[in-house]
Amino acid sequence: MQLHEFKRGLIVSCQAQEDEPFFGSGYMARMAVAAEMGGAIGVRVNTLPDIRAVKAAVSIPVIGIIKQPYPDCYPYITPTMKEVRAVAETGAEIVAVDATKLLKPDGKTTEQFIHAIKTELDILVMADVSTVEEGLVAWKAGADIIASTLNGYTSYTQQPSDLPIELQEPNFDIIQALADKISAPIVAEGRFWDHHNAVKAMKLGAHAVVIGAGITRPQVITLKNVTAINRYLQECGS
Ligand SMILES: CC(=O)N[C@H](C=O)[C@@H](O)[C@H](O)[C@H](O)COP(=O)(O)O
Repeated sequence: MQLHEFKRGLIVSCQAQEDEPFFGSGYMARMAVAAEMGGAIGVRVNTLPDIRAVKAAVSIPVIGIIKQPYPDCYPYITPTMKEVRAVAETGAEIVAVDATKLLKPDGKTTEQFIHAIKTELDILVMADVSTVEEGLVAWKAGADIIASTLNGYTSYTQQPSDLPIELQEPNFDIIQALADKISAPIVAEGRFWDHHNAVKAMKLGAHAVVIGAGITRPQVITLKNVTAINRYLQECGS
């Protein structure tokens, strides 16, 4: 896939961890089929079995990731060449990688990491960043697409809140700043919930928007609704 084929629109993140009720490649493949039926321009998928199952089930582009924790190291989204090569072998059109300023588990900087991918492999690279500065570094290093995925998740971008992070608002400022400074496609990702905040992000310059929990994590959708309803009940003393 060439970068000019990367359409504008909605990307659905189809991910479930082992402790979630919809964990399993079969479930994620069905989520991806539903996303394609609904008109999504791509899906984002974690783990090799899930990426393979989704690739077999849909024809829209797949953004593959491997969440791989390493001891004493923050970067966990496709953080080394080992995971990148494994994603590339599945035929995923795009690989998303950690592009924070933090050193990767093998000691590489983001620049070295992106150079290594673009030198060795013919795959589009989506740089998952948490700040505008990280976006600029990743873009200059050759990343094809810049995504706000990790904003609010690195220690230096976390915001104090009484809500769990998945229920917090997205950060629209970083979308606008990335779009103003970078001419690569910007993907708004992280706590975008529905078409209201997705369209707002696109008006600010996002090329595409990823919605994950808001579509594919029913327990989080339930929690969000329950939280709002319980807050109302508390306010009216019921
Ligand atoms: C921070 C991190 O690890 N984000 C992950 C990245 O792949 C996923 O857990 C998110 O679900 C995804 O980014 C979509 O975001 P949301 O589910 O908020 O729409």
